[in-house]
Amino acid sequence: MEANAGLVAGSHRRNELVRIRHDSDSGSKPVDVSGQICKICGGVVGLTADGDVFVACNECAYPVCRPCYEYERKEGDQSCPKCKTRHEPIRLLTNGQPVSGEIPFPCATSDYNQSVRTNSGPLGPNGDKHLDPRLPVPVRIVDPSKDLNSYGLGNVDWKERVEGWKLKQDKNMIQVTSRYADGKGDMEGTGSNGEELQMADDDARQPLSRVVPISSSHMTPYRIVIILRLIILVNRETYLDRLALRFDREGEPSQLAPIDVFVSTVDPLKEPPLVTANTVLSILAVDYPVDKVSCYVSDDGSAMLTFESLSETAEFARKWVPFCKKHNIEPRAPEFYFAQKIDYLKDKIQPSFVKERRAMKREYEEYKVRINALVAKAQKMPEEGWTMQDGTPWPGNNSRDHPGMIQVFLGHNGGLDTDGNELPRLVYVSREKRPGFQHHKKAGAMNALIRVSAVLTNGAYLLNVDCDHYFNNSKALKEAMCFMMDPAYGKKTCYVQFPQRFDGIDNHDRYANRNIVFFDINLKGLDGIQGPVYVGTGCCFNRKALYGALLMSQKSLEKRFGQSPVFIAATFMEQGGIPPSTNLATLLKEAIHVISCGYEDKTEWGKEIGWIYGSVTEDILTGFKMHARGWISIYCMPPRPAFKGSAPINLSDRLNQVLRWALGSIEILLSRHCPIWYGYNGKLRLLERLAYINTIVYPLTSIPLLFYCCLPALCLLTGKFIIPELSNLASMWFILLFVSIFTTGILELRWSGVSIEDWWRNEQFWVIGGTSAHLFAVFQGLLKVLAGIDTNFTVTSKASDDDGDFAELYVFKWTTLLIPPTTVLIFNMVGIVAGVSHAINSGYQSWGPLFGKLFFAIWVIAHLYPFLKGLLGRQNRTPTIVIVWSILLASIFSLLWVRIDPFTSDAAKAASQCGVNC
Ligand SMILES: O=c1ccn([C@@H]2O[C@H](COP(=O)(O)OP(=O)(O)O[C@H]3O[C@H](CO)[C@@H](O)[C@H](O)[C@H]3O)[C@@H](O)[C@H]2O)c(=O)[nH]1
Ligand SMILES: [Mn+2]
Ligand SMILES: [Zn+2]
Ligand SMILES: [Zn+2]
Repeated sequence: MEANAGLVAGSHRRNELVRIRHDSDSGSKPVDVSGQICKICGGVVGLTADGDVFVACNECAYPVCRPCYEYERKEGDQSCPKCKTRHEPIRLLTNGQPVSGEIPFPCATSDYNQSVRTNSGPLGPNGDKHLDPRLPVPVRIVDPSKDLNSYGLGNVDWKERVEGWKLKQDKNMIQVTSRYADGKGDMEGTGSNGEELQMADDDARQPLSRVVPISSSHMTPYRIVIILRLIILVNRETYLDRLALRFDREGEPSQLAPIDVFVSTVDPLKEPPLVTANTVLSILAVDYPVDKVSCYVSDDGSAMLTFESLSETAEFARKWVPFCKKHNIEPRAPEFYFAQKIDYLKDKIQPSFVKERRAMKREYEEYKVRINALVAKAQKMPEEGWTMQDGTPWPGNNSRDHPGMIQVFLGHNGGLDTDGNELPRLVYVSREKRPGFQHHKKAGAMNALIRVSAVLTNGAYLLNVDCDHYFNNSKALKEAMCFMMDPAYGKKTCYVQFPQRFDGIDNHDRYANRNIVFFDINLKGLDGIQGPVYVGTGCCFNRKALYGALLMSQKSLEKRFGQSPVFIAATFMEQGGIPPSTNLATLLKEAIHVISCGYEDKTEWGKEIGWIYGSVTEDILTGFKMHARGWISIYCMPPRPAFKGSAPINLSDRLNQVLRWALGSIEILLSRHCPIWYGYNGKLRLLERLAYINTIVYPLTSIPLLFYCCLPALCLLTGKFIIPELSNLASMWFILLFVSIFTTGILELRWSGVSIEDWWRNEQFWVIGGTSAHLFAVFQGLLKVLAGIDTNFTVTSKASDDDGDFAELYVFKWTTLLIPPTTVLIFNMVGIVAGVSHAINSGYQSWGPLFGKLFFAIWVIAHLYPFLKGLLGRQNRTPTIVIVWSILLASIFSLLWVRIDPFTSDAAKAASQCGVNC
């Protein structure tokens, strides 16, 4: 620094323009402003490199921290949030020294000093501030447009500098894109490393994410319309650059926390190995230090196919991962990456990349051929069961009776990638299964993985995905760490949930598979209370939150966690990780022990800790348990969706999925963990509880819904009306109710950004699910409680082939779930026909009331329309719905024809009319 003194001063020169000295060495009482809170993000305003309080606005000294100030200046509305003075654009000086956050607008007003005084201590005799002897030049506030001497700063040197600065500013208009350019400029120009570090230190105190409020013009009317939904709605924004600056600096060992990623799979026929493989590849290629990521694949089907394809995948990852990282591609699941179209003209693509991409694509095709060969081979099990490549029988031949199996691929001692770099560890786990032992479906599998991973790698955080949910955004782990490693959020956050997004859904999303309303309205809204519910996939957990409270004696530790000293020791590792010297073979032995089927006996697994048992929607239950302990959760929606999965797109599969969810809710409703009566210790927020109650009682609404759907038809058939007589007052109330529901809906759509079509699909599917799956769930749930009949977890099939014409949408499978909605549909159609024919027969005056009744019947049919389409299938692409409507209309017209039959005499007509009506 000394050697370059001149340049150091040069860099200080910039600082002087903004520095407001926080004078602790003055005689009178200093005001401590070091802890000043930023009015934008709520973080500490912090100091400049020289230890002064950072001031963003010279006009009003409104407290804003540097990151917020820079954000506002670069991407925000470029003015002071309080006095609206415009911030100067970001420019570079001629000598390459960037002018960034440290120079706000070079202006000052006379009342400025006053506002400064309150902030930063007393001023000197001339109204000038006390000077800090440690500084090379005194501190002052300068308006270059005014005579400098009028500020009592008769310093020629100063004046020159300002003039010079002005000149340079006019000449140079190079935009600085990031604040790191600033730091580097300093390093090259002045070598002032100390200053740079200090700036980095400042950043270390900044939050890693911020809440982005929704504009009040969108929110206020919404809140007014519906008091119950008075929720503090929020958006969030993460700062990956700050995360990197704090924990992952270039050239230093990364300080990011280790994370274990879990993938669950059970049935390789419904969940094709290629789908799982793509998920695994996207995890192995994730943008995170390789030694801090481990991928665990749980195979609940103990399928050799899954094992062998994972082995192939590990091999392919050695080529795939370096390719992804070198070219920084997205997404890093090859199937989806290669399905993307590249615009070679537009996307400034280098020829070398084009070549490598093509070569990689070929490699992937070859890999796919190998996987498909494995799948073909696995179609029919030989009589003696499967045999592994080394000739020994596959231990998992009986998926209900087999030992625990673990295989470690890649990682520290495994193969390197083709560039010679290490790869994340990949572990195959199939927990032990024996007859007579409850295995608790997915929740059981997840708990086994918690223990295996604690023994082998012990990541401080866990992230779990379904086998079909690949990382669509390679920075997803870092996004999660922006909350988990945040000084403010980290300690109280149990998980960060990402929204579920889907591929391969038909354009109109006929069966509301995207669940947009749930993800973009419900979960987003909950983020403003105590956090979103856990939805089972795409969720990053704080490992500690899964362990419950930790302060207890050794004996009770064993009672809680089971008899594994290695596992118990691991629970004490605050930052995760395992002692470096431990021998893998010993650990593997312990890992086999913790996945044995009797391990959880008389422990708290599934009752108090880990994934909670007792419901096929283990996710809701698990999240609820954490919220009831007072943890908060976070909803993170990065602009590029973090995860993407597949959804069942044919009607029957979709209904079965909804049935499972509804059944899971009923199971919770009738269990000890029911949010209506569980957890009154004051830690679960009231509105959060309300939301949980809503997520578990909804299947019950199917009963009134069914009645409501039948009423219009009933009215039409009997000639009676729902409302006895439409008095003016009654219709007023009715219209008011309708309008208020409608307004809430519209306002909700405004803040959530959900489209009308998505909303309408959701409404339709609510009725379809309500009259089928929800109804069945209520009865099955009661059966479970009363007769002890266990529920099973029917996995949805994940399509692997990309035919693209949505053939899957039209697949028709018979299920009893189809009966009630079909009945309701036919009932209403018959009602319409009967009603119209009745009106035809009863003359002019009966048409008025008829329209009222018809409206309700058509309203029901409109809701069930996608269901009807699903029932009718594709049938050679003829819009079959037209046929149905033609039949309907045909019958109406034929009745009409009968009525005005020109051949019947007037007398006969009168007689028949009388006959109908009397
Ligand atoms: O005994 C079992 C049953 C299922 N699974 C896994 O559970 C996941 C979810 O199954 P899926 O058929 O895809 O169900 P979805 O309805 O699509 O899943 C949603 O709903 C489930 C709760 O019903 C959650 O567990 C899921 O995470 C969530 O994505 C899959 O990875 C399965 O392999 C197991 O590991 N073991
Ligand atoms: Mn799924
Ligand atoms: Zn201001
Ligand atoms: Zn701030």
